[in-house]
Amino acid sequence: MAVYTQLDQDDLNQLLNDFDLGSLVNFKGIEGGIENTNYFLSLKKEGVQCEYVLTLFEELDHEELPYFIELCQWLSDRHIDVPFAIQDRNGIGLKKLKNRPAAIQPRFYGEHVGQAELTADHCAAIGQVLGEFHVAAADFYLQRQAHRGVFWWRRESELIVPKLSAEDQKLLKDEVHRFDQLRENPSDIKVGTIHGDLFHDNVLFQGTRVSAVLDLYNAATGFLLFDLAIVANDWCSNPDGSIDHAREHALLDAYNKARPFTQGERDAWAVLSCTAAMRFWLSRLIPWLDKNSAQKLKDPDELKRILLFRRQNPSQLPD
Ligand SMILES: Nc1ncnc2c1ncn2[C@@H]1O[C@H](COP(=O)(O)OP(=O)(O)OP(=O)(O)O)[C@@H](O)[C@H]1O
Ligand SMILES: N[C@@H](CCO)C(=O)O
Repeated sequence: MAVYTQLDQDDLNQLLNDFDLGSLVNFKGIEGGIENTNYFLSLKKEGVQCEYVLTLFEELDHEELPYFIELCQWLSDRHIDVPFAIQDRNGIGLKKLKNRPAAIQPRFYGEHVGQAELTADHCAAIGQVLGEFHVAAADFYLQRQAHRGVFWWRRESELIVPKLSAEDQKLLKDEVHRFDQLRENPSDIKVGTIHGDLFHDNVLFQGTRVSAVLDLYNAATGFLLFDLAIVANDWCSNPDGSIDHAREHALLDAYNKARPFTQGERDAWAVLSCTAAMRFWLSRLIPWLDKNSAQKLKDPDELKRILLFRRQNPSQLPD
């Protein structure tokens, strides 16, 4: 269930009054998301119909949102295909509707590709786009601490301990510790603006071309390589947690061409690919083990299997 806030025609017309986008033809709630309410809007202006997406932010509040609004505009200006808030007649993109922050964005076309259908070509395409994303955002002028970053997992890994087996406790603590050690001596691991949640369900494809990178609301300042590790774990893994070498090689090689790896990054890859698996194992475990959580559940074991595989079979970044 993704439509947390129900909207009617009057709500939408009231919002659209501030814009020069035309008049409402129809609208439809988008199912499938977790964090936000999204609607497709069809508007007609001077006889031409155009499609948009209206997002109502259900978790982020008004104060947190300018970072994301500015980032999406920044990336879009640099030809990265991300949704951005269209400005109203007064130059305001971040609006308010039904007491929630809201934004109207262009609608992108393309298909979600299921995990089982992902090929080396899809992985190469996203590797290139992520490299370009990191380069385009290199001098972005705002910074943000990830809300599910190092301070979050240090805290949450302690809080969840009583609910875990001794073996899982050890695994979790060990990964938290390995990342802390890396952080103490980061060498030349590049820090910049990361997407933070670039799972395959946040990307649209036309054929094997990336047509849009969506859902930037986990973006933050962090190790660029951590972002790539999130992608590698999700896009290049098999159901048993093993990593498909051909897909991972295609991903890493294409990324390296867009933004060449540093030596420090080569040394850090084995640890960071585990850190990324640990981060999502933990964020899935929390609602999974909480009887009262209403959040749609994603299987934590998927990420645990990847983590265990990564620990046994560290991969290397290509030259
Ligand atoms: N600008 C857009 N163009 C086309 N489709 C879009 C656009 N924005 C969102 N969508 C569609 O709506 C879905 C949900 O959007 P989004 O991922 O931003 O929501 P969410 O609630 O944050 O979801 P989740 O947390 O599960 O990733 C997307 O997977 C995509 O199918
Ligand atoms: N992409 C996340 C959920 C949304 O942050 C996951 O698969 O666990």
